[in-house]
Amino acid sequence: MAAVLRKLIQGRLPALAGVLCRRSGNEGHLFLNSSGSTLMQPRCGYSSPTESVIVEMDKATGVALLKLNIPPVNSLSLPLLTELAIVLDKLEMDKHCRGLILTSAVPNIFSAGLNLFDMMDKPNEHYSEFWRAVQEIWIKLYGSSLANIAAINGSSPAGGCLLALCSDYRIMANNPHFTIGLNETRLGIVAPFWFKDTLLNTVGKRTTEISLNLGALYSPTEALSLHLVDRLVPETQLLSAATEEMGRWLQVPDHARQITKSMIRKSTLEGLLNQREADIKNFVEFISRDSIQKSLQFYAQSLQKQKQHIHPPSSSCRQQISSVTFARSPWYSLIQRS
Ligand SMILES: CCCCC/C=C\C/C=C\CC/C=C/CC(=O)SCCNC(=O)CCNC(=O)[C@H](O)C(C)(C)COP(=O)(O)OP(=O)(O)OC[C@H]1O[C@@H](n2cnc3c(N)ncnc32)[C@H](O)[C@@H]1OP(=O)(O)O
Repeated sequence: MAAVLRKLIQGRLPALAGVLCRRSGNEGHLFLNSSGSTLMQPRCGYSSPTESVIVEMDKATGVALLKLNIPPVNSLSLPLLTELAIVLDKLEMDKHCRGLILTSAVPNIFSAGLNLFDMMDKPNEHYSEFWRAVQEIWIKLYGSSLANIAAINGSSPAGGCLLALCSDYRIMANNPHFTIGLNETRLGIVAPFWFKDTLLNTVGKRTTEISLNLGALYSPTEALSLHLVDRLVPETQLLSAATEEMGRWLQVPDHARQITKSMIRKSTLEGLLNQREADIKNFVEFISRDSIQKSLQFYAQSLQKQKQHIHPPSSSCRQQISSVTFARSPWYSLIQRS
């Protein structure tokens, strides 16, 4: 397949080859090295030593089921991001692997997004390393050559939503307690341009404007209506639906699907690849500001206080979920104090 890809890209799509060849710095994925050969190598297993990323490989179909497994909320910490990057590289480079289903082993939570504590009260070197790891995961997932389906089996705010947005297709469990969205502004922080672009490519400009400015978190039904997710199914059917959907994606010859995907995503990927260092610098400058640190501290504290003051939402009441979500914003804490 590498040879086919090389031929197609060099022979028929020279412009695309030029773009994809240049500056990946990433093994595998949709990127080629400067000679046009793939960087993929034959691989063996993908066990994650701490089991924080569980991979179940179906050798018959070539589909890997990847479960995030860091209770209580699968927050994306530096060690988890590092481990995930290794696993994704191994899958990408396994010539038998054609598809990836991303889900969570933690009940009711897909991922709580970036680990707040990696962005609080740390030296700039840590922020820099952390942000590089976040970039790396986005580049690997959004630029993956595998067919990639997210089976969203729980809440998925911020960076958790970003993980899902990197997939080719999103199926969410239809549970009104779950929410999904890029809620960064509610924490007093700003979704970087490549989070914004990933959302924009999925739901369009107007929805992106509203969602990002308000830091909106949506119920599964709302997310479906905005095309933030592609399908809802009962929780018990999530994995079978994802597996069935994967079958549809794998009916398409890999090289045709991969080249098509790269044509659609390459300019977005290049947006970051062209300025990774500047983006890291921006992040470090932004996150280390006193005002931003204060916002994050309020937010982290409000999450902990919810436990003491607010009961978990009752079975079918969406309104309550919205108020809990809002109550977790630092601005709400400020209003409460005044
Ligand atoms: C001017 C130029 C601008 C340039 C801009 C440049 C760069 C951009 C700058 C910054 C961008 C940074 C991007 C960040 C993206 C993110 O992902 S931020 C993280 C956002 N995440 C959230 O808001 C989710 C918060 N969590 C929740 O809403 C809930 O926890 C939940 C996921 C819905 C689960 O609820 P549940 O009731 O089941 O659990 P608890 O709330 O009780 O939580 C259990 C436990 O886990 C802790 N926790 C929750 N979330 C996180 C997290 N994200 N990180 C770390 N820890 C988390 C929570 O505190 C509890 O802890 P405990 O009390 O100690 O048990």
